[in-house]
Amino acid sequence: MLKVLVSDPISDLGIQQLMDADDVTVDKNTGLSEDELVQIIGDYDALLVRSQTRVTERILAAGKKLKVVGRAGVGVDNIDLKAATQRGIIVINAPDGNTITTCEHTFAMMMALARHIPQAYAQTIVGTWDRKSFLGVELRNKTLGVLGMGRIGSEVAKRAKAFGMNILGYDPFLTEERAEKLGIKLASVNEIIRNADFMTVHTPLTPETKHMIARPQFEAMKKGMRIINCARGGVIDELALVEAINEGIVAGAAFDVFESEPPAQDHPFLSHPKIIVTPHLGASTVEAQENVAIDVSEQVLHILRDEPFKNAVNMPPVPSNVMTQLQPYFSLGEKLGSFAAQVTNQAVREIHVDYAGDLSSVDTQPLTRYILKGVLSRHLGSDVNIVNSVHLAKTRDIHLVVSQAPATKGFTNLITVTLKTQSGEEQRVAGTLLAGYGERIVQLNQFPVDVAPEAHFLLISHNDKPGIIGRVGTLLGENGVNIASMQVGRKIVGGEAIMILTVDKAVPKDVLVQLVGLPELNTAQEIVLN
Ligand SMILES: NC(=O)C1=CN([C@@H]2O[C@H](COP(=O)(O)OP(=O)(O)OC[C@H]3O[C@@H](n4cnc5c(N)ncnc54)[C@H](O)[C@@H]3O)[C@@H](O)[C@H]2O)C=CC1
Ligand SMILES: O=C(O)CCC(=O)C(=O)O
Repeated sequence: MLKVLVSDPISDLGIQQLMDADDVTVDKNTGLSEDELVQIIGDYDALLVRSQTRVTERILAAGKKLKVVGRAGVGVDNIDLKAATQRGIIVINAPDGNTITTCEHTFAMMMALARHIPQAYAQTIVGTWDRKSFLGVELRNKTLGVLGMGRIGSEVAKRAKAFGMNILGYDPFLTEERAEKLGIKLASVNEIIRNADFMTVHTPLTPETKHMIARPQFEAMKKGMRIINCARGGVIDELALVEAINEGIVAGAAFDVFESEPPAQDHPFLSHPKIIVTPHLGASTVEAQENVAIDVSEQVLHILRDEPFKNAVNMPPVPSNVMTQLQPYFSLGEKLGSFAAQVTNQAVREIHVDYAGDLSSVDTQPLTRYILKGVLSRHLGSDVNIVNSVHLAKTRDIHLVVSQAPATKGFTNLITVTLKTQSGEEQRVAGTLLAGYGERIVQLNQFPVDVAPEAHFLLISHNDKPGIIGRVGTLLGENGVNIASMQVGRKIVGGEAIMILTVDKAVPKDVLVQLVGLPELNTAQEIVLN
């Protein structure tokens, strides 16, 4: 039974499909400390979190069975991605489900800021009828600067237009063309700082965005600007902002997020009359919490069941049509990698993967990960998977060369894996997916073969002499090893030849020794494909 731990409050409706799955048990255990999580995580195959649980290296290290960490939301800054990648743990998020909700919260904050709603409410409920202190401003005809024009930033811009605002947008990926389509003006950060009446940030927190609005930006800022942050604490320097408000540069600020959450009791934002705050509520609506939980549960189930999945944060994104095209090749690719690694007797220095035919015009990166997994698992075992296979190859200085070509030597698709060692040894194995027949290994070094990749192979190199096939068959029969299929390959009559046998079970070591003792037989090796 697969076990999933939900360690933050996540919508029950959203995780219903996980709870309904016959092969999964779900434990909800929220508010655990790091130590408590370290204690129990070893039992679980998947961990589901929101933003409260900090998924640290210690927790990941203790998660011996952990295959996936699912983040019900966008930001994954509470998860140690590097440690997860090194351990081959897939991290997925739910990037779309809370876009509108967070955009609407940004608007709620902008309007509350423009009209002093929280401050006025606080006075009104204690009996102070003060209609003078809370003079607001309209949004209409004001300039809104949006830093970060991704999912949320773009939705904010759309709605701001409906309020009659002029929008200046900055994003390293925003083109003039897209800005025009969105009906906004592409601007630099400096132009936004100098011209905006309201500014809202919608970037992740990265080394580049950390304190992107700090003292120098406040010094250059248009007087009276109002600032909203519903993205990540730290994009705006909090102390510099308080200074800028006190100096009259900034008219007010609305923050949903903090550099450290929850903020300390004496955090200057909490007592400042011109700063309004919410406790990271951007994504907190019934709809968004259901959406993100459904999205992430669905992907976690796929991952636990070894099915294709999307939204992996520590793997490059792959469009679903590409994934559908590649998926039938994953198992073949891994077997070819594993086969090649088992016939290579020295440390691999280079892995060449050549894709041909149908595979020549598709992004084959995910398939390459399976091939690398196959190659590396010979020595690294279950520590290697498709998340860390590229990383592990790099850390071992193994050079990967991938090529794609339309020609296929007669096959509609062909994958050739060549392993090169430091001493110049080269082992090549090629395979194809035959319509109606499935996976086939079609080349082994210089020998053309045609064999289905089964669990147990015997690979024999011999001289092409009469009688050898019979002698091998007799010896295996006498030792209770049943032959399922046999293929013989040779380049020239009477020359060097290979025999590939599929057998029904593992071949005992002493039988391999006896095989090598047969006349005209050079080597005998067992290959196991899982
Ligand atoms: N308050 C809350 O509860 C929530 C907060 N968020 C946060 O909101 C932020 C935005 O989320 P999405 O729009 O979904 O992400 P997104 O990935 O769609 O957009 C982020 C954009 O920021 C841009 N960007 C990166 N570096 C930049 C820079 N130096 N200057 C300007 N733009 C830069 C990126 O190019 C990207 O287009 C994220 O930090 C996310 O974690 C998201 C959901 C809820
Ligand atoms: O789970 C939450 O409420 C936080 C949402 C968030 O910040 C995100 O999705 O990036």
